[in-house]
Amino acid sequence: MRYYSHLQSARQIIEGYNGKEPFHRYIRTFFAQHKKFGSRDRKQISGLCYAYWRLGGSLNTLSIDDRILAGHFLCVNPSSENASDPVLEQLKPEWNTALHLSIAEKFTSITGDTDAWDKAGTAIFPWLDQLSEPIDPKQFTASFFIQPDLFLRARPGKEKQVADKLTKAAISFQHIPPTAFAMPNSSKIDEVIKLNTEAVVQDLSSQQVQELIQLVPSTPAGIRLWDCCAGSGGKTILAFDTFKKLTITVSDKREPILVNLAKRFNEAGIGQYQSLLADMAIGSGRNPSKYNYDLIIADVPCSGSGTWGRTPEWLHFFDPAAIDTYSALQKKIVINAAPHVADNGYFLYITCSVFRKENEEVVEHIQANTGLELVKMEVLKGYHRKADTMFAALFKRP
Ligand SMILES: C[S@@+](CC[C@H](N)C(=O)[O-])C[C@H]1O[C@@H](n2cnc3c(N)ncnc32)[C@H](O)[C@@H]1O
Repeated sequence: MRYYSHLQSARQIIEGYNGKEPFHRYIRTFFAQHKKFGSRDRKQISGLCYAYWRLGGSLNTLSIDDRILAGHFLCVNPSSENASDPVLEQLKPEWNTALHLSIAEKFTSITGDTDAWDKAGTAIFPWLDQLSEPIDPKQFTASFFIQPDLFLRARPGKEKQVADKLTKAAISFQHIPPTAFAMPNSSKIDEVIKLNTEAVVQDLSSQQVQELIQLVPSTPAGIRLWDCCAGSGGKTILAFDTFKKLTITVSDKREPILVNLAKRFNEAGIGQYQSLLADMAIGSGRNPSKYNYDLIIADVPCSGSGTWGRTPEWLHFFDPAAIDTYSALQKKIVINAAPHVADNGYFLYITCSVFRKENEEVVEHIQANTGLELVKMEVLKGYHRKADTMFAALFKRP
């Protein structure tokens, strides 16, 4: 009975959501307004909703209840063959005995069609033909049925401290040397780790951007860095942890995010930096210096499609016209930022998008219009390791 009522609540929430705000915020408000749900109920109901979003447009001939349960069935990934799931045991016993099957076999048991999984790709993610080339469409689509992990990056010299604290708090984790720690997404780390001081929350692929930053040679005078879409400063902290000597300028279009950045930098031990409000789409704002930076990081606004394993509601609500809008904005930003790269300086372009138009196409635009030369570009695939997928390209001014 309890599980049926969870299913009903999940249906009510899904039907009331219109994609205008992030789903995690919507469901939080819903639970705040409906106090009858305890924390276990909330977790269960929210899990059912997310399982439904993970289907995208697939299995759309089923009723909404059956789609919620099908999404749940596809997401349950038991370690043993005779595992049982309480929700399915009660509401779909025929799927409960098939939990150990592969995703393709599960699609067949749901539909009776042996080709159902092969046909499901574009229903789940309708824009597979627009992916950056190195991305494997099949693996990428399958990854939507797996909740990504939470990742920490230990600050320099804090690896042991972080591992010890996680162990003491009985949080199960995997250390991915040298500095990454993976753990279930629901892990409560705020009271265990001094965030930003001992470790930063940073996706594994985002941490991997450091490999490109390390290609930038340090100079005796120190690297002059400008993070021109700084957000809350994650990439600057990564650069700060990479170079011995750094002069930092950060800018963003939004003032509140720079306030947030200031708090984070304080916790991260970054005391001296210049912070500017600048809309890079209309020029470089108040930042007058030209040819001045040894490294400019442009971690640009984007579709975020490489992170939709965490926000699968986008599979339902994304307007593909946004790809062109983002691509045009990204091209403006890079054209306005690039002239500030010093001779022999570097430019690092980053997105968390999987779309060619936001990735390779912008790289071609930079090559054609800025005089910068491509050093290395990489799709940082996260879909096979419970992480986000990102794109990074490093350029040099010859
Ligand atoms: C992907 S986020 C940056 C994340 C950040 N680098 C980090 O690692 O924490 C992109 C940022 O670009 C900013 N932004 C969006 N449009 C912009 C514009 N026209 N000019 C400058 N910044 C912009 C957004 O406010 C957002 O903070």
